[in-house]
Amino acid sequence: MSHWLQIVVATPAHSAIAGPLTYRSALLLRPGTLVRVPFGRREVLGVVWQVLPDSGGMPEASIRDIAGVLDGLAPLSSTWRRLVAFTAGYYQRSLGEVALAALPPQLRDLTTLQLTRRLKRTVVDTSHPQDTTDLIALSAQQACAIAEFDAETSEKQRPALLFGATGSGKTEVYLRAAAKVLEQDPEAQVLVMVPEINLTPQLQARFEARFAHLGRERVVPMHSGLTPAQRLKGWLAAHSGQARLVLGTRMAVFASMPNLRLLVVDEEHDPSYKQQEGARYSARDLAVYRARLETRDREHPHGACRVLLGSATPSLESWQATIVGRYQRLNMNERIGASPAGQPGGLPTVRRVDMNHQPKHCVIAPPLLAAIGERVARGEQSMIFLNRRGYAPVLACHDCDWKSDCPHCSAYRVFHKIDRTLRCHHCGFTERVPRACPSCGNIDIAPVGRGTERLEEHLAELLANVTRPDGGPVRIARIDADSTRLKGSLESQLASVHAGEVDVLVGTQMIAKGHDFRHITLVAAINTDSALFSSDFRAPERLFSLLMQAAGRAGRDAQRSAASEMWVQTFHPDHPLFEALKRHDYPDFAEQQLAERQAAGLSPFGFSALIRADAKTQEVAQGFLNAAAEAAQTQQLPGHAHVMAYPAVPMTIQRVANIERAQMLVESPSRKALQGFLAAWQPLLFETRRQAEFKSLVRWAIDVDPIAI
Ligand SMILES: Nc1ncnc2c1ncn2[C@@H]1O[C@H](COP(=O)(O)OP(=O)(O)OP(=O)(O)O)[C@@H](O)[C@H]1O
Ligand SMILES: [Zn+2]
Repeated sequence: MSHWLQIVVATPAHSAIAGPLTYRSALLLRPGTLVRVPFGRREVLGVVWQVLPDSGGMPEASIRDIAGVLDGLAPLSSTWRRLVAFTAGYYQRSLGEVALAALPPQLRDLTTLQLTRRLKRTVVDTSHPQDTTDLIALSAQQACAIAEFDAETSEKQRPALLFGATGSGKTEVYLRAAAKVLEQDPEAQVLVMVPEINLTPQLQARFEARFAHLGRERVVPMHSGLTPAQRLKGWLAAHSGQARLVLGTRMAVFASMPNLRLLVVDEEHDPSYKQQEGARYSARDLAVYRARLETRDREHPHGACRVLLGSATPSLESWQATIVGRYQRLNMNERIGASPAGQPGGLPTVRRVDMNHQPKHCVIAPPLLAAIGERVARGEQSMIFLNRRGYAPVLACHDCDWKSDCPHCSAYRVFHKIDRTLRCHHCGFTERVPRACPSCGNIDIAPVGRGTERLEEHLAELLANVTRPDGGPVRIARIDADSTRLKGSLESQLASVHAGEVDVLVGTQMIAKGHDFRHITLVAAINTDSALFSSDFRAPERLFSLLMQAAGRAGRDAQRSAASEMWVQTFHPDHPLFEALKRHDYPDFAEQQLAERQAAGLSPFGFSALIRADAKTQEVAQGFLNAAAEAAQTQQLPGHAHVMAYPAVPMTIQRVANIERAQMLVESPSRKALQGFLAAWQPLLFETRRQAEFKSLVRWAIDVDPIAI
């Protein structure tokens, strides 16, 4: 007997095939079963989506048979399928693309036999009861946060936002919440997400140590830094229920976990939770959605699943949700060990340096330099933060005004002194630095501005006369994307900071977030003003959180927190953003920002999407967007009365690798109206794309809830 199945396979992003395909099978398979099916001339991995009552009117002879079943694997749950279907619908991508991208790549390549062999390698359970004596005693605020989180369990199951100052011990709260769930039910699973796992090797070690008693390989990592084999192994462990805790980056939100009971999203405000290509999903938003699906799943009932978001500087979306009561807010405003005598909450004193009153062209103001010198002499560490890598952002000729632009992008190439190259940070185009100005021959071409590489060099000169307590010279180190290119180099550089082998650490945002540095007592941000006047309405939010996070690296050891400082160099010391920073007053900052956004109808009070188009010329890129918008207007798409589509404009970096880029902003006060409009608009965008005049269009994509405009 034949059964007719709808099966989802990976389809090229913009092909005509968007939905599942129909196949025949001799066996009746359950939805969620992984299969191999013929697709064109290849055989590919597919997921059974639905069982059909009949061949649906298609000539039966035209329907192909499935090639095989991955029968060692349990079917993917209905919650998982619903999450994937929601993601595809909400972010306007095809089901096949989202479903298959959510599975480990190696699963696509393995034969059924290879897979069976993998599955046979079982893990020996070496669990023994946990020795609770070595657990640290919770602070009063931690205990209170946990009690409130638990108290919610009985009622509405709202998502919770742990609003905890830097160093207030949020990780311990996550650990306790996870431990409780895992103890109460021997099958329960927990998913913990972090923005960039490579930045926090510390965290993985802490989770592994805490749950070692559950047995070997019960805590598994899930992120793009793993080998394909490691990824498959972790995925299988989660899917089979063997892994009790998955610690991963945004991709882990799609982990198949049949008994998921708790999702934790650490640093929930972090932009890296938003995927920037393919389906541009927000893993934080999907985590909240998934918890709701898991709780309500009738096919796989396993009790409530909660979500715990955490941050010292929550996204304004999550913060607003706590104000209106959609989310539960848990407060921890004090650092571990904060003494009432010190700064409020044990946080560092913020010092603003008015650069209008400093010597002209000085990079580090004299009082800041003196303060760093004193710290070095006392054997303490300082950290200087500059969000720009390389030696100088541009090389210029002062005679003829030549600048090191990238021939392929509308951007300057950055000067890297270490290998004497000019590198484009957008397209990667790299050349040796010319001996003389390529335009007029002047040999006096000079770097303009400053990146971390130059700052490091400059600091060595400025601090040449400072000595450490042992009489030795100051030790300066730099951590950024350039210094950590080699595998393992970030880990070893961080280890040397932790070991106290560095006196002054220079770096980009890589060092500002998440690290539990114990010996840093001074943090300085030397050049942040440009973000104050950005055209992107989220720039102040990003700057504020980055500075709060950076400040959070100073004085984490309670013994030294009283004398810890955060310095900010600025030409606008009275800006309200810095006033709020000085008081470590996130709620006040959020209030200012939310008031502005409400007045302007911006997120979280309004909803938006960007349609991006790339082409050989701006004319075609913009023309395509405008034509598609016109078609939408003419056809009066659902929701159009509540949707505003602005004219197409060039993107801020207009040209990258010789491709012109344009975008169109679409806004609506109603999420539902925007969703309805976008769904109806998609076919029109495909249709417009096929018109002869837009033949040279390279690609287009929709970004729903964009995080940068
Ligand atoms: N109850 C406690 N008693 C003693 N030390 C604690 C306690 N809870 C946490 N700590 C320690 O306090 C330090 C800060 O904790 P943690 O790294 O979790 O802070 P955080 O809130 O995540 O901060 P950030 O937002 O800056 O990452 C860690 O070294 C942690 O081991
Ligand atoms: Zn370039």
